[in-house]
Amino acid sequence: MYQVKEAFYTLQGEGGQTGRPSVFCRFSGCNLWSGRERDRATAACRFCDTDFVGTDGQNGGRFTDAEALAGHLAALWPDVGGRSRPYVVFTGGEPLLQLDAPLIDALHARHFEVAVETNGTLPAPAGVDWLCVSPKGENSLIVTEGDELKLVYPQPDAPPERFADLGFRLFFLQPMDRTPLGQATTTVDDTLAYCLDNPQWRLSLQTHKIMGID
Ligand SMILES: C[S@@+](CC[C@H](N)C(=O)[O-])C[C@H]1O[C@@H](n2cnc3c(N)ncnc32)[C@H](O)[C@@H]1O
Ligand SMILES: Nc1nc2[nH]cc(C(=O)O)c2c(=O)[nH]1
Ligand code: SF4
Ligand SMILES: [Mg+2]
Repeated sequence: MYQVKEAFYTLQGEGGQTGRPSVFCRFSGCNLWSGRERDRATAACRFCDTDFVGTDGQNGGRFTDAEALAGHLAALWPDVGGRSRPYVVFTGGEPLLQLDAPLIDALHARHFEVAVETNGTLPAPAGVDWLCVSPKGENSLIVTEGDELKLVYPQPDAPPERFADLGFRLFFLQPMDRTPLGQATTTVDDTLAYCLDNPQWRLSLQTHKIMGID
């Protein structure tokens, strides 16, 4: 049984695949926060910008098996020809609580490339085509290699230097959006200054928020 908060077709807003048309599947639940505001201050991840509780969002629901969920997601891809490979991004919540090899296989069978956005604290199933790891504070990383490491910045308990030697192809800093914390939206100044001083790191802006889309 898979529990999905919401699913939608949009552009990938962040990281190395920014601008790519994508089906997003947001799984319910996370291992670092309950998702309840009253627990935020004591959670292992405290700056989350996402509602991942329940299955009541657009195209959300409970799916009994991989075929059912893969078919549901594939139906969100526009039915046109062309050269593009369909692309699905599993996020959450924490997708590695639910994503498994049968679901990846079922999407590959429908010709999808499969991307994942994870906090990196749980093992990843085989077959992921684009793996994005976004470390959270002092929580220990299990996934130490992949396509991109995308660190929300600044996190005093997760400085970029701790991750700079890991096995990722691309390294991004993404300015922390503080509006979920009831604070003024971040300026990107500190983040871009770090990138200019440490050119291994690239800037990732949350472009979907700039555009006002999902
Ligand atoms: C909501 S998380 C879900 C996936 C996974 N649990 C994770 O943390 O990577 C999706 C992406 O949003 C980023 N994110 C969450 N809250 C943010 C915030 N307040 N500002 C900037 N990025 C944020 C995460 O670091 C992650 O890269
Ligand atoms: N457009 C868009 N791009 C995204 N990239 C990562 C997202 C996420 O919440 O995981 C996200 C999201 O929620 N929307
Ligand atoms: S790990 Fe990801 S989904 Fe979980 S609370 Fe943190 S940002 Fe949100
Ligand atoms: Mg998001």
